[in-house]
Amino acid sequence: MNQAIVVEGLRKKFGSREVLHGLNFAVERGTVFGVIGPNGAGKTTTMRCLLDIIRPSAGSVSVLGQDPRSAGTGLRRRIGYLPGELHLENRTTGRRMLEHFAAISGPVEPRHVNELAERLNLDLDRQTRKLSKGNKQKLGLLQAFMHKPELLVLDEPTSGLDPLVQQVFHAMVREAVDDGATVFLSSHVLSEVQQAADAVAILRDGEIVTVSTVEALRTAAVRQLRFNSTGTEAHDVDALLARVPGVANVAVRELKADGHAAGTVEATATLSGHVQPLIQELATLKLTELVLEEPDLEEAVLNLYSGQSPQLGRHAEGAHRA
Ligand SMILES: Nc1ncnc2c1ncn2[C@@H]1O[C@H](COP(=O)(O)OP(=O)(O)OP(=O)(O)O)[C@@H](O)[C@H]1O
Repeated sequence: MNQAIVVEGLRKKFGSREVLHGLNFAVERGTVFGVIGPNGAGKTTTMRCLLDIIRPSAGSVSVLGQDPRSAGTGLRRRIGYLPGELHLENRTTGRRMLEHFAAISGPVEPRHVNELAERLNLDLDRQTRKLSKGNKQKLGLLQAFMHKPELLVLDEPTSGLDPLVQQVFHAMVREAVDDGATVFLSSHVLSEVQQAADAVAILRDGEIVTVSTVEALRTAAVRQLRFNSTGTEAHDVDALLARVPGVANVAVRELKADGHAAGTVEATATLSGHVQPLIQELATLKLTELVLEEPDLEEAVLNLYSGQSPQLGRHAEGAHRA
């Protein structure tokens, strides 16, 4: 069995309202699989079905080769789960809370808990009610990772974490995968999933729009580009940008305002696809400013929807679509 999760035809209704409309996907063992989608897309609901916190209305779910509905606590111990909203008992310390969780999910090496707390810069002896949002999230991560589970199910794991701690988290994910674990995580931030995941499912309104490799998604994503250069004519910059594959929506103008050197040109454009050809062309200019923004998730998803990216189509077919 080389798949940690297999989901087939998963439907979930709350009352008469169906929020998952027949999801199909599989997660290979030893990989990081990200689910991205806007608020309300169904990410948390999917995770809760995997953990048997809620039951599917139709379809089948297999987790580590077992049906979570009948597998019981034995399966639960093999999973580390970070819920989207962690409910903490207020009148206790982080350490006491982890001891309580360890009694359920154990065995846990105390040394490992201390190491993780140190890496995350988390004081385990503080009352949980006094912890900031970020520190609560660290505690949630610690309880998910501490028993070295085979499968980590992490709902918005970097929410509330500062960039340094996010780096620690990404390192923890890599180490878990190096040890053979599988990671299933959700986010609504594309860049975050790009950093962590091998494959990505895009979920929208309870349906999977696509399952794609991160590389394919990066290629489909559209970035905003803006730069200033000196010593060039506007029409030369225009011609230069026209040579770069994936560049569109070009606007070039000469800046005559105060504070700009004579002959300063400002250009804005969008870029889809690889950045290397653009960088090569820009290297021939004398740049005074350059901004290449993070690719926009919505744009990437819309491209996928409308099939505007033939390159992506090829990649997506190569990805493991269940
Ligand atoms: N217990 C529930 N009862 C009724 N509706 C629910 C329940 N849980 C979730 N929903 C609805 O199901 C839909 C999917 O919610 P879900 O929390 O799975 O989305 P999400 O992708 O995790 O969003 P977010 O990023 O905001 O956490 C939403 O419309 C939500 O209102």
